[in-house]
Amino acid sequence: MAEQEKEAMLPPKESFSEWYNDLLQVAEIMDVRYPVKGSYVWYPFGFSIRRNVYGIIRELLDKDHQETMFPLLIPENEFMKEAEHIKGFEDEVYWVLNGGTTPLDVKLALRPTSETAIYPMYRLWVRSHADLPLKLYQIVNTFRYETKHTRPLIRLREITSFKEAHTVHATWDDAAAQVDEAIRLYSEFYRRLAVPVLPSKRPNWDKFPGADYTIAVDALMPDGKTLQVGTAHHLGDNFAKTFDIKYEDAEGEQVYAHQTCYGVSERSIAALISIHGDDKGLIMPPEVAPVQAVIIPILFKKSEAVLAACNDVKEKLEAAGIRVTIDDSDKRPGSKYYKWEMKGVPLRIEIGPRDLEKEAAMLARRDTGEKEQVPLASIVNEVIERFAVIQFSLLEKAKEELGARIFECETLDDVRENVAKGIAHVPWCGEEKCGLEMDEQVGAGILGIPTDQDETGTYKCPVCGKDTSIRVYVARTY
Ligand SMILES: Nc1ncnc2c1ncn2[C@@H]1O[C@H](COS(=O)(=O)NC(=O)[C@@H](N)CS)[C@@H](O)[C@H]1O
Ligand SMILES: [Zn+2]
Repeated sequence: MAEQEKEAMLPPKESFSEWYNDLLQVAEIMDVRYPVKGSYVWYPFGFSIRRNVYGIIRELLDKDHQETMFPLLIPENEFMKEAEHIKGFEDEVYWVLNGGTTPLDVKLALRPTSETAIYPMYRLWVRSHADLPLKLYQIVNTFRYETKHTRPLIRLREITSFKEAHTVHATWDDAAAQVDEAIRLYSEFYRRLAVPVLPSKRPNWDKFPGADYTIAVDALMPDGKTLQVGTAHHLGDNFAKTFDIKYEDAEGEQVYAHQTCYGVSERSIAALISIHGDDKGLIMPPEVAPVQAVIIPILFKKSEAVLAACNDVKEKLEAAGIRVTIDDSDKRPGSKYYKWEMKGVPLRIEIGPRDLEKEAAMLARRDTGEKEQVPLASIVNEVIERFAVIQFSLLEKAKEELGARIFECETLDDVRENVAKGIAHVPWCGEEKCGLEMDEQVGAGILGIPTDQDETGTYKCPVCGKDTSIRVYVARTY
């Protein structure tokens, strides 16, 4: 028996925090040992997940946005222009004060987000209504001196995968329509990751600094806390007035533009890892899996026939555009299964002498563990069909879990009891004092008003008792 491979045991998923931290290391997603707090290193395997995930967001955005890149460094005079924006970021922004041994005459901010880098250029680019709508995005690193507990992929000081879109429109309504389009696009992006999200309008005290309003999409993590995995902001003409972004309308008048911005980060990857994984490790949705299928040769005698069959299957799958590998290492089968299950490979293909006799292969699904023998002759279609089945069942399972952890609540006691498990859906009169009082009393905040809210019912605010037709999501959050 080969010496027992030292296999790092993963804690059970219900010890979610330890499971999550260990999994990032064991599955080689991120190395958290980098000597700057809140900065982490992508392992190549993790980086290939990022490449596949961001390939989807690019595919969706490129339909009617253009990708570009703005400088990282923002001069203090530009950064300090929009009062609310500064107030919201002044505790988080990193400053560069020297170039070599030379003190800089103008301090430079490391972009926490890029409004104040981009909008001075938009002022030069936007001249006429014919230039609108302008829809650009960039995928860059941004820097926020987060004082809350930093966590890889979830709360970073260097956000390595910050996709920020910044759009310019002729009217407030056009910008409002773009915010809705951004949320639709994010919902589709997360559907492709098999991650169900809840869109809701953030309460005023929680909107983006300098915005008229914010709509966010939240995912529910296994520990019952929600993670804000995307936000879209209506900026009104606030930034246009601050940065003098005007266009000449059809009547030759100079008009301030209206803007939006919307962003996602590597939290998208944190959500897909957390929601789909199990005690054995990652479960990757086939569309973003770095390795979609792993072929395990079961080698006894006649091994050259088995290896030849494995290579033939690999070539056929690769020809169909599938990301496939053969594990022909001299490890024993059990430790091969362990390794590739840990990496969340959606399908395992076992081929041994007995399979060859039947000109078949054994397919094992990572998500359900189900095994099925299929003819080698139709292996490509069998594999592709199973990818679609796995993708669908991962999303359905996640939707069920989410639905089962949204609780209809009428009183603060109901909310207090249920936010320990998930999301409370509870009446709110809309007054800030009641919202903040609720947060105080139940240890969980108002996420927002669901965008699909039908404000037809009559309920009682659990704090002040006033009649209201609004119900909001309340949850503990990351
Ligand atoms: N410290 C952080 N680490 C990881 N992701 C973060 C962090 N801070 C924010 N995010 C993610 O980035 C998204 C956009 O950030 S934001 O502040 O809400 N919005 C903006 O910065 C706007 N300029 C739109 S890009 C958030 O919805 C959240 O998913
Ligand atoms: Zn109230």
